[in-house]
Amino acid sequence: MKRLNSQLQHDGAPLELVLLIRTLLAACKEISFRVSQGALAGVLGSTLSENVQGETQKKLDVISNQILKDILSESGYVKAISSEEEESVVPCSPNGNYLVSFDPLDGSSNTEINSLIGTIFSIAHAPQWMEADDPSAFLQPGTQMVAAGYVLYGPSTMLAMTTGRGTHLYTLDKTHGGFLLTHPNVKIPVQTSEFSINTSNQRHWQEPIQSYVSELLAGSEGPREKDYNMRWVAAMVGDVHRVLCRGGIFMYPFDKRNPQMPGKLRLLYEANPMAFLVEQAGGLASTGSGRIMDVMPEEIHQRVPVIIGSKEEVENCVARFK
Ligand SMILES: O=P(O)(O)OC[C@H]1O[C@](O)(COP(=O)(O)O)[C@@H](O)[C@@H]1O
Ligand SMILES: [Mg+2]
Ligand SMILES: [Mg+2]
Repeated sequence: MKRLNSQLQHDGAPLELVLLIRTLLAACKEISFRVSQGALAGVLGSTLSENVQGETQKKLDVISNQILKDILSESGYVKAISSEEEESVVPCSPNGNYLVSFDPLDGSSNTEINSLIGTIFSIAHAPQWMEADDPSAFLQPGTQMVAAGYVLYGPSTMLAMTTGRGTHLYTLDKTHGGFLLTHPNVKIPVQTSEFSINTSNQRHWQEPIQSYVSELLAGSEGPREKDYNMRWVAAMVGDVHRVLCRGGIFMYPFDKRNPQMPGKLRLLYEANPMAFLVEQAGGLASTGSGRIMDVMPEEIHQRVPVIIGSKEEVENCVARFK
């Protein structure tokens, strides 16, 4: 089976980017080990603090963030990082050529139930003009990403990666510590009969999502003339992984409860990397009013509505916003 290095080279990734990705994945392997030790390593449960988004931090949020931050900032490849768990941009090496954004632990409420969690990341070039502590360099649309992916800490530890030449899935071989290419060039089926949305928020959705989901729920007796199934992992990383593996549509739409908050998921380190992976696998990723990767961020923790997955299903949903 092909190793990660040779696939990255095959896809034309420059050497420094390959070295950066390997460094980042060394951090993820360390997180994978801590996660697998669970209660034995004392890593479960909450801390007494909140992050910048006002969410209670889990111990694993803090530990994963620290592992990634330490390894990336010492690597020499990274000029600055932005993280869900850091209020501001973290300056790293003044001569680093890359910017890395990450959600160190996605789905952290799943840690208590030994369910799916993961690390989501995106990588862009650091502009020459930027000072290492300048957040404005992170305010580039997702189309500027040079690589993106996630590491899923599940029954096996898996990596989904793209450098813009297709999306590949790798499995961590824990006997020798390498990521092996197990699912090259994944393609999301254009049609699906599986959807994913937190229906407890239904009363807060806008009309387009209300009408779309009610048609899916009507099943074979409704206008779609087929039955749909529903899945919700409560971790975007797990839901998008399922979409990459067998298709589906995943939505975290705008919620009328807080008009200042355009959705729950964060653009830089959740929506954009997943959009890049899904588009490279033949799917679509939309906010409802446009392509996620075209959104120009105004701040590093910006949120966006997310409608992502099988092409024809995303098109059907998004058509209602016009
Ligand atoms: O089930 P809920 O509460 O609607 O939220 C689930 C969503 O929240 C998130 O867990 C947010 O991620 P974090 O755990 O990184 O804060 C998404 O991954 C997921 O899709
Ligand atoms: Mg998250
Ligand atoms: Mg998180």
